[in-house]
Amino acid sequence: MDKPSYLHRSRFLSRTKLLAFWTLIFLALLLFLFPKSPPFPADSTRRILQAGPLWENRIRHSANSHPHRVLVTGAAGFVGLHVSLALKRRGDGVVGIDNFNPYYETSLKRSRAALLDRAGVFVVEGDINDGALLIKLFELVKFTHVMHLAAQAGVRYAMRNPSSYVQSNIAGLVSVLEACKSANPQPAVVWASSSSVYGLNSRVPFSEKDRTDQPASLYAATKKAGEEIAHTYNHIYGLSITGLRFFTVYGPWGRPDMAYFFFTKDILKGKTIRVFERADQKSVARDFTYIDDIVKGCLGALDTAEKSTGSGGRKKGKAQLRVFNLGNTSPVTVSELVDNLENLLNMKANRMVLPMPRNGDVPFTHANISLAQKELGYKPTTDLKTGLKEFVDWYRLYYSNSRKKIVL
Ligand SMILES: O=C(O)[C@H]1O[C@H](OP(=O)(O)OP(=O)(O)OC[C@H]2O[C@@H](n3ccc(=O)[nH]c3=O)[C@H](O)[C@@H]2O)[C@H](O)[C@@H](O)[C@H]1O
Repeated sequence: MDKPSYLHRSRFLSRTKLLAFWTLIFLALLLFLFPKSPPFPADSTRRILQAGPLWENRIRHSANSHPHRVLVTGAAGFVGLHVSLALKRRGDGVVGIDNFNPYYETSLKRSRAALLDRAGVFVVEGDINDGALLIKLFELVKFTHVMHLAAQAGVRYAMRNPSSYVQSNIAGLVSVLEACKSANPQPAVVWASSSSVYGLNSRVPFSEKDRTDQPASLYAATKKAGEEIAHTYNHIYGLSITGLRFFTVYGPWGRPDMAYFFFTKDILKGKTIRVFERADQKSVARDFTYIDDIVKGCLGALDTAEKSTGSGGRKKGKAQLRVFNLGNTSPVTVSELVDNLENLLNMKANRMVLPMPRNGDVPFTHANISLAQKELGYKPTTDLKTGLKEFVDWYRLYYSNSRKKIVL
């Protein structure tokens, strides 16, 4: 027998209600699990909203209206500090940006930023991957140059934290170049590549003409990728780009993850240091380059950089694309480095000689600098002994005053 029609209707209604109820639950769950993402990273939204006119004024004031207005990324880093100070000292407008990441002691980065602050350089705390923040900085200041020094450094750490290299050295570089290509006017870009791109090459000294397709570490591979990315942005958007291949830079305010730095610390503490040797039992060697020489090379690159040809994301003509070695041209073995430190510290090191581990190291580096000499007027003048003395003097002062603020 057929059921009455009102029964059909009420069953239909209760099914509809049930369906509506579960749909609502489902939607609520979706919203809970996948909240709508903001148009740019939440951090940057917060930063820009919190920033306000005082923050904007500090940025404008730091850049000032000098003919050169330079954005220095990684300004609280080792090379970033020295380059920013040198630019400011000679009268350029400088704004820094740094994310103060904890790869090594952040207190050292904070001390560097404090030093910059006293010199009149404002360091924005932010990430180069934060596109909205970069756009904001370019709105506030018409930068003529970007000195891109922010990076994930260190060849051995790449095995422990590979993604940090991709994040900083590839994604970060693209983020910076994106901001530069969209800026109007486009700035000229000078950025830090690395001697490590020569990888396992055996012909020395390393020349810019040599192959760079056999990197020994992920760090080196990301720097090599950076050089290719630079080519692309130069080709498509008319950005003027200069890459600088730094050779094991050392000196005061240096990086605690580098051998000369932690050897000093460990020798003073009486701890054993590991000195790597090659398969042929020779000590590994580096073309150690003093920071003041590197700074001169950076400024030379900036001063000879031609203007970008594009504007607002459009190429208007061919632009300059360069790469230079910035080394010292006189490699020193690691055991000689340790001899020098022993003399300067007046202490014997407890050396443990070990075969070089296969974790990204290369047996030697040696720069041919004739191109930089010719084009940038680059001429390193500091030998390892002299430079290490400057470092050791700074080290003693800094760590004996570690709780106080000191000046260079
Ligand atoms: O030119 C670069 O582009 C790179 O330079 C730097 O790398 P490297 O030249 O490898 O410097 P660094 O680690 O100080 O080792 C120095 C020497 O000590 C040896 N070394 C190292 C550690 C150890 O425990 N024992 C040892 O003998 C080691 O075998 C090596 O021979 C930067 O860190 C890097 O970020 C990048 O900028």
